[in-house]
Amino acid sequence: MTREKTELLTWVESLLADPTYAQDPLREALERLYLHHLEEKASLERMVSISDNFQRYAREDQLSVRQRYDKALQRQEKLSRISDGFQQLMREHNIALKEDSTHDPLTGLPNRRMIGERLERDSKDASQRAQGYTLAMLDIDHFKQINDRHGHEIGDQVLVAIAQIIQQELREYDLCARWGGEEFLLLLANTRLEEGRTIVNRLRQRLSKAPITVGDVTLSVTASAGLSEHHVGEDPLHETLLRADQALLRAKRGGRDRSCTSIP
Ligand SMILES: Nc1nc2c(ncn2[C@@H]2O[C@H](COP(=O)(O)OP(=O)(O)OP(=O)(O)O)[C@@H](O)[C@H]2O)c(=O)[nH]1
Repeated sequence: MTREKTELLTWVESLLADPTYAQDPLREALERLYLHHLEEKASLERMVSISDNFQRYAREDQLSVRQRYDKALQRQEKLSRISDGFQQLMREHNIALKEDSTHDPLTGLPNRRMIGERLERDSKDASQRAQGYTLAMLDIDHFKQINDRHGHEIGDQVLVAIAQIIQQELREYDLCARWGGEEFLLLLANTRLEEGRTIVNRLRQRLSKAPITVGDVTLSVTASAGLSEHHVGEDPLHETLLRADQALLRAKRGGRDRSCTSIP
């Protein structure tokens, strides 16, 4: 309210309070006008207060919408983090499952299943078929004696060391699987029988020369091998492998520590 208005109201109030004007005919009109003014003023103040409240509520409402939005966003981000973590876990779990189902847990080498799948896949692939390959079944000689002398746990570690030596000796496109026990199946890719025999004999020499140390035990092993070259149209897992097995049997019967090739 301006200073002028305040002064006017104070003046009117003092006139109405002054008994000198009690009987004045204008007093009643002045009083009514004054009361009317007070009502108008009160009504205006109520409207201003309602408007202020409304604006405050609107501001608070807007703020809470913003807060709700921020919270929802945070929840969403948290959910996506959990979901990402879960998916990563599933991926790792699947990789581990695949690894378990295709690899030997002791040596980490591919297992029978994996090399079987590879052989089947290669026999369906025209370019792989054209290249040809040789299979070699390698069996450690008198492995039972190692277990008997040093215990099964040392025997396990010797198998791990043998697997490492085989992997070091092979070319990166060859495959070595633990076929079972102390038997390893080698797939020598793009390799004719005689070349395969040279590779396997070099590997056997390395095995017999390199001392394997496990704990306090140092030993070396000899191995026997049977090799067969895959013929076009032949079932690798039955026919080629059977010929390699028969060649291995001849190597064992012939006195061990040698390789034999299959009779075509
Ligand atoms: N430590 C250990 N030994 C195994 C494992 N798998 C098979 N063997 C052992 O390998 C030995 C294989 O024995 P045999 O089949 O008689 O063959 P070998 O003593 O190697 O004799 P030849 O093959 O005839 O030269 C057995 O004593 C098995 O217990 C294994 O995972 N760990």
